[in-house]
Amino acid sequence: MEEIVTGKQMKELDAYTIETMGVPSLVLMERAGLQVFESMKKEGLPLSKVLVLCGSGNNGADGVVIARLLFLAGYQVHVCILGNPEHFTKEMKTQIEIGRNYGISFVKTFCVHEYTTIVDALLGVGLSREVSGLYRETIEKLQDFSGKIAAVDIPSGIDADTGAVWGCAVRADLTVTFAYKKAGLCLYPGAAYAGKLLTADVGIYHKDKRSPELFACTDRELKKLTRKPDGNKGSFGKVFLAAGSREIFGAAYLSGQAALRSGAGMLKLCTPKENRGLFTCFPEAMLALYEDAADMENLVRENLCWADVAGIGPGLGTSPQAERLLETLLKYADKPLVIDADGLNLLKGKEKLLKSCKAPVILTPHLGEFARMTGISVKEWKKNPLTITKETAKKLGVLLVCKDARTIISRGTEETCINLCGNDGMATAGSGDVLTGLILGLLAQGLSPWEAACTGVYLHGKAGDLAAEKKGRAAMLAGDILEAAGEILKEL
Ligand SMILES: NC(=O)C1=CN([C@@H]2O[C@H](COP(=O)(O)OP(=O)(O)OC[C@H]3O[C@@H](n4cnc5c(N)ncnc54)[C@H](OP(=O)(O)O)[C@@H]3O)[C@@H](O)[C@H]2O)[C@@H](O)CC1
Ligand SMILES: [K+]
Repeated sequence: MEEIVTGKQMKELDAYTIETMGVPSLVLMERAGLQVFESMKKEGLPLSKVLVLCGSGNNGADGVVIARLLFLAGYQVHVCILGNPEHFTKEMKTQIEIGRNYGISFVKTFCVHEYTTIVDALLGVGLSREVSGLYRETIEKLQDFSGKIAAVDIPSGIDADTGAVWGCAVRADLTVTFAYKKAGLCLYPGAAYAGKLLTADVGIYHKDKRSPELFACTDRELKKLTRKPDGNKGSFGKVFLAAGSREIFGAAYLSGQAALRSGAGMLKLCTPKENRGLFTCFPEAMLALYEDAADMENLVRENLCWADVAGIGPGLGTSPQAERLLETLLKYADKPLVIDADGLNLLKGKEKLLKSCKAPVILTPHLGEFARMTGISVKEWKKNPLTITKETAKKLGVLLVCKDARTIISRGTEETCINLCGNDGMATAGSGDVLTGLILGLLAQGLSPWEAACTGVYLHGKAGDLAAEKKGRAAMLAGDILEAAGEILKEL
């Protein structure tokens, strides 16, 4: 996993490295500047004439280091420092003095069109208020700039914790962030303002590494998924999935396929009897068919005895039978239960039943479903996704997967997972059904609900990226994500 930090946590880590470990602040800064300089070259930014815009804090001081390194490498570079000299940090004063000794050009005014690349070192994690005055004017001038912009640590104007824009912000082509990704670079709109995001090691260190509060999954989590050579279809887990309705068949198909593709041993689909004929194209699935007057209690209890994990929702509809299925599952489930789609729509008003469920419950709403379920609007969620997801998970006593461009996963504890892969091509019918199936498949193979949710979302995102590579973001279908998930697992 990859740790993600807030601005405050980053400042604490900086301070620990400097004060407790004894690494001079200027050493960290030199490494930071060098990393940006090297990344700008490696990423092919046009460096024939560079303007470095610096603020009064240490982000600005990093900028002066970058200007010196560019100058020493023979590039034409100008430095423009904004901000009150009385507020310059001591590192900033030192860097200006060093820069002057080297003979770097400091300019007071500039015309953006003269430059091929601009380095944004105005504001870093120390941004503390709405951007106004000269900072704002300068950032607004960059809107007409046709060259490339490299942001130091974080695009100026972006809140390091929430990704919100403080009045205005720099739109970068490249952001080189130090030591850890900042939460504001992972959440939108900050993620969009960052452009290509690189994380650079500058030597930040903490002796007593605690488990991260916010993290993203990486391939390392996927590589932990192993098959036992002596396993059998029973030991790889049995999935019971209530999905599909008279009108909808595809969702059950996609979700069920995904459960098997992610490695579950057996799948039983619980669906209306009328669908029997449709499932002839899915011979791997067993069927538990029900009719209008079915004895849901017996059906559910019998299958819960058989299964290792249960899911409900994809294409389920909101008929009285569907509602009874959900209620009965909540009443009797003693194994992990994943609720998605119509299952979530039917949850409204059943909070008590949900709370009394003996099984660990995973809810996978997209933001529309989340809003219907909780009464919290999409707009409100987007303002504070980490806290709202955590608080809702805690309140409902569930593990919550809030699906969005950056899916957030929380079980109400201090620990939150944010997913950094995937793309807008995944906003396509059936994509969520595939995710439900993947999580079910991983649960069936023995992953804990937390591991299955975080890893499942990551696998889904990776599969989406592979599908986009093959088919294009507009043309890709949920079925392509499903296929790609299998390929990703094969490669690993
Ligand atoms: N040694 C280290 O610790 C390392 C730190 N590193 C680097 O330091 C950065 C953090 O530096 P930092 O803490 O000095 O904060 P920074 O982001 O420069 O901003 C503070 C300044 O901005 C000002 N200001 C704030 N809001 C404003 C606004 N809206 N509009 C206008 N001004 C505003 C505020 O002014 P004041 O409030 O004093 O008027 C203050 O002067 C970090 O992102 C990384 O790049 C790396 O080199 C690695 C080693
Ligand atoms: K910056």
